[in-house]
Formats: sequence, C-alpha cells, structure tokens
Amino acid sequence: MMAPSLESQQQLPLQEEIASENINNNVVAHHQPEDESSTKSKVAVVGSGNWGSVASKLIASNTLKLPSFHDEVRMWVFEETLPSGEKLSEVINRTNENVKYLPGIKLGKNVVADPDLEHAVRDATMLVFVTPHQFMEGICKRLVGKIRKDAEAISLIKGMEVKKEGPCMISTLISEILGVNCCVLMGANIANEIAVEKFSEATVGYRGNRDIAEKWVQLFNTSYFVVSPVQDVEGVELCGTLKNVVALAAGFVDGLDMGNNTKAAIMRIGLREMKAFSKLLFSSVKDSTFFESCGVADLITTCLGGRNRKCADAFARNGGKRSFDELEAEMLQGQKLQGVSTAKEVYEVLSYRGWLELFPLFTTVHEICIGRLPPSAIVEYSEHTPKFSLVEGSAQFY
Ligand SMILES: NC(=O)C1=CN([C@@H]2O[C@H](COP(=O)(O)OP(=O)(O)OC[C@H]3O[C@@H](n4cnc5c(N)ncnc54)[C@H](O)[C@@H]3O)[C@@H](O)[C@H]2O)C=CC1
Ligand SMILES: O=C(CO)COP(=O)(O)O
Repeated sequence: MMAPSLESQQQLPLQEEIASENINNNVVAHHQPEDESSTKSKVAVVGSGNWGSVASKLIASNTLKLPSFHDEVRMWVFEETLPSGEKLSEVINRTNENVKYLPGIKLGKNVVADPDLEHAVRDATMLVFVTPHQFMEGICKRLVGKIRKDAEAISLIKGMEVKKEGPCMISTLISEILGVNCCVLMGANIANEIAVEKFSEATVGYRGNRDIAEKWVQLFNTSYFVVSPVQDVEGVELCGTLKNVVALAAGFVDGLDMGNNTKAAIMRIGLREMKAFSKLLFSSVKDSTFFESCGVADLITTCLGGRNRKCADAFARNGGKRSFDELEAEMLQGQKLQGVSTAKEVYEVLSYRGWLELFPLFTTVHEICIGRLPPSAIVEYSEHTPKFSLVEGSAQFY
C-alpha cells in the first residue's frame, strides 16, 4: 500500500513516464512539471533504521525552513509486522515515530513513511541512501529505471562490497548501478545522540561539483549538527567504513577488561591501518580527511559508544563462544552490525593483494570474528608488528 502524500494538494498529476532515449537507460525521464514548485528539490530517504530515522528527522526539520525544498520527506520503510500485528510503516505514519528503530522520538509531521520503494523515490531529485550496506546492491538493482534522470544521491552507509574486480565502495555501487552522481556523509554520529539534538559534526565527501556538496550541507546542517564539505569521497567513505573494524577490536579489549591505555593503543594502530589501507586503494585520499569528523572523531565515538563495540565486548566476555549473529539478534533488536562483514571484506582484499602482514590489526579482527583466533589475540598480534615496519615501502603509508 502506498503512503498518502503530504503535499498531494500542491502536487501535479504524475506525468507520463517515458524511457530516456539516449545516454542512460537506467533512469526514467519525467516531463518536468511546470509550476513554481517544480523547481524545488524533493527528498526521499531510502532506509528507516536507527540512523535512517534520525537522518529523516534532521532533513525534515530543514525542508520545512528552506524554500528551495519541498516540505515532504518520503522515507522508504522495509516493511515488517510488529508484535501488535500492525505494519511498521502504518504505525510510523499514525504516531510520527519509528517505534521499532527510534522509539520515543517524533520524526516531524512532514516525514511520510512509504513501504513501496519505487513509489518512495520516483519524484525525488535528492536521494539519501541509508540502509545497512549488505542490502544496497539488491535495492539499487530494484531501482534501475525507477528514479529521475536529474536525481542526485548521497550515501550515509558505512561499508563496502568486494567484487571479483576488487573492492567497491557503496557510493560507487550506487553511481554505477543507477547512473547518478553520489556524495557521502559520514561522521561521529551515534544516531540516538543526534536524535535528542546533542551537538555533533559530520563530513560530506564530494568529487567535482562543490555546488552539489553545498546543497547537501544545506539539507543536513543544523545548529546541533554541523556539516563540512571535503573534496575526497573515497577518503571520507573509507574512514566511515574501516572504523567499524577498529571498533570491534576496541570492544574485544573492553570485554577482556584491558583498560584505557590498551584501548587507546588499539585505536591509534587502527587509525594508522585505516589511513594506510585507504591510501593503498586510492592514492587520491587526503591525509587531512583523517582529521575531519569522519576520521578520528568517528573512530573515537564508535570505539566508545557504538553497536560494534558493544557486541564485540559481549563476544569477548563469552570467550568467543557465542556468534556475532546471535549477539546481534539478542542485543540490537533488528539493528545491524556493519563491522563483522566489513572485517571479512577487508580481509578478502588484503588476502588477494598479499597485504595481510601489512595490516595485523584488521587481519586479527577478522580471524577472531570467525573463531580462528581467541579474543585475546587482539593484543598478542602485536608481536607481528615489527614485521610490517620492516616491509620495504610500507613505512611511507604510516
Ligand atoms: N545507527 C547509527 O548510529 C549510525 C549508523 N550509520 C550507518 O547507517 C547505515 C544504516 O544504519 P541504521 O539506519 O542504523 O540501520 P539499522 O542498523 O537500524 O538497520 C536496520 C534496518 O535495516 C532494515 N532491513 C532489515 N532487513 C532488510 C532487508 N532485507 N532489506 C532492506 N532493509 C532491511 C530494517 O528494516 C531497518 O530499517 C549503516 O551503514 C550504518 O553503519 C552511520 C552513522 C550512525
Ligand atoms: O557509525 C556510527 C557512529 O558514527 C555508529 O557505529 P555503530 O554501527 O558501531 O553503532
């Protein structure tokens, strides 16, 4: 069932969709509506988990204030039936709360939950992608031919895919499958804190067109959520992705009660590996990006208060005897961990390229996650540390 449109009265009848004749048959060319409202940007948020709901709230507070945006923010909901027997999207529209993924927080009356993916995106000129990364390829494939030709995209998703050809960042996946430009927004952004409007910062990564980045900044920026643009999509996205692996290491250390110095050491070594890995994959990645909110700040907040840290702590306390799948289901009630699959994806890249010894922390985290090593190995691996500083050429990346 499609959700009602907040702006149905001002909305023009949907124009007949015609297939784009040239360049890109991934997208649908709509006739441009003719009245003044057609020049306004229309936002759809693809995803409605913990961060997806908070992102919708942030955006919706701005679209009400900014005349260049339509008020309505359409939020795609992966439909599920609640224990009460009601559909999640219907409850969100009735209560203005995502009772499952962000209980107790009003999203703003101009957020409309829509369980129909194609319907949610079809008029949008600004597409915000924010689902757990493992679902994105399937979602993008469903959207081929269903989005506007002039749409711009941004990804808030922390993760990557590994293909036969090598690693593929989620923003690249979106760009390649949908034929759209895709920026990224990452940062020290634990969703529940932003939901109650505690001050934080974020980084928009863009390539090329600064005007587009400025528009995304405008859409997200508030007095308590300060967003800065950086011309380094890969650097920003890799920071957001890789810090989840380091957060698992920090959680193991917490679960073993090893104290603050050890945790700080793990974070420092992790940051060094994040930088080295990013620069090996993309020589364009800037050192300065690691000092933005997406870099060191996100690493710190996730290692202190994130879900990856929390589940890794429990994993270590249980001596690795309970799987991450089990802990995720029990501790997160439907929310998803990104670090465990990212550690595997990073390991595949390292293994394929013969870099395992250059990245002892990343390598060890994956081996602990799959039960090949005990959680205590997170500090024992340091005996290998001299090896990577001896590897010729590696030092330049640190
Ligand atoms: N929660 C947070 O504090 C932050 C999360 N992020 C990132 O944002 C991204 C999304 O995270 P959250 O919004 O927190 O999601 P979440 O962890 O709350 O994930 C649950 C979401 O996945 C959906 N889902 C479950 N099965 C699905 C399927 N088969 N297909 C599509 N969707 C399905 C659920 O309906 C729900 O909306 C992740 O990459 C995460 O790393 C980034 C910053 C902060
Ligand atoms: O990315 C996050 C904070 O910026 C949230 O991290 P977790 O997924 O570990 O909770």
